[in-house]
Amino acid sequence: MRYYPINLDIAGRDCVVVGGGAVAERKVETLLDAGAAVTVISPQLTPVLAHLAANSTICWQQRVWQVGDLSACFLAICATNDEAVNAAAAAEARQAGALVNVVDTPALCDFTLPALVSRSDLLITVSTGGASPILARRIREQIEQLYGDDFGNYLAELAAVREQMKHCLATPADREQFWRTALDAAAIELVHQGKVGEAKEKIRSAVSGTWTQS
Ligand SMILES: C[C@@]1(CC(=O)O)c2cc3[nH]c(cc4nc(cc5[nH]c(cc(n2)[C@H]1CCC(=O)O)[C@@](C)(CC(=O)O)[C@@H]5CCC(=O)O)C(CC(=O)O)=C4CCC(=O)O)c(CCC(=O)O)c3CC(=O)O
Ligand SMILES: NC(=O)C1=CN([C@@H]2O[C@H](COP(=O)(O)OP(=O)(O)OC[C@H]3O[C@@H](n4cnc5c(N)ncnc54)[C@H](O)[C@@H]3O)[C@@H](O)[C@H]2O)C=CC1
Repeated sequence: MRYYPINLDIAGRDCVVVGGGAVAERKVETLLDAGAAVTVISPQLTPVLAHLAANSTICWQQRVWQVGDLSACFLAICATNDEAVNAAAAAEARQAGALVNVVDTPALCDFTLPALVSRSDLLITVSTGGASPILARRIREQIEQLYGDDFGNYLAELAAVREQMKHCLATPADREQFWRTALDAAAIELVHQGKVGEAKEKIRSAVSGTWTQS
């Protein structure tokens, strides 16, 4: 395994993207989805980024990167089309202790970005260790077909029931036993078939069975 996967909480953290082209746009959208405070430094922006700047969803510094721009951010993405600028900006950010991604140079990255399938709190990510991003994209497209929005909806129910079971069942071992029995392959198959209501009902009856026993 080339990379160590983690889920980073960047809500409200200062994240800076240098460059405002198509690649920067994709990275900015993911940062915003995760609640980051995003600044883009670039003389030009794509129409989508320009719209985000116009309504203050992102902060835009309309100029080229300058020394000092990345001295205080939590995370930096260097996404210009100029390899030397990306490398210099990355060096500054790393020196300042930020996590760094350089879109044209995997060797300079502290982290790389996976392809994403996001269904509410369900997040499925695909990486190829930088070997073939297009393969990651193709696999993401396949997974999107397999795991639709119903899974996000079902997950919200599971989270609620899980909280309830923390009070209802005394020990971690009891709770583990409950979930291994209640959330079987058949329950997941119901969600695949679009029968979310039935899948939720199955969990609720497992809960009432547990209440009856205790
Ligand atoms: C290392 C990494 C660094 C990083 O960006 O984090 C990186 C690096 C590079 N990408 C390049 C090219 C392309 N990247 C894509 C697409 C995606 N690239 C993404 C991630 C990553 N790309 C990281 C590794 C991920 C992994 O491990 O698999 C995805 C998954 C996530 C995202 O960007 O958010 C997103 C798909 C999202 C989706 O659709 O779900 C496409 C296809 C397309 O755009 O449709 C192409 C063109 C086809 C091709 O070249 O394969 C080039 C060469 C540039 C050149 O030739 O000039 C480099 C530089 C190099 O490899 O040296
Ligand atoms: N990691 C990935 O997912 C991918 C990476 N790439 C690489 O990403 C890079 C960017 O690609 P695109 O967005 O398509 O390029 P682009 O040409 O559309 O955009 C480049 C952006 O950088 C800005 N820029 C240029 N010099 C700058 C400077 N000194 N300071 C601040 N901003 C500056 C430009 O104004 C423009 O907004 C390319 O090097 C490409 O090889 C390409 C495809 C995917």
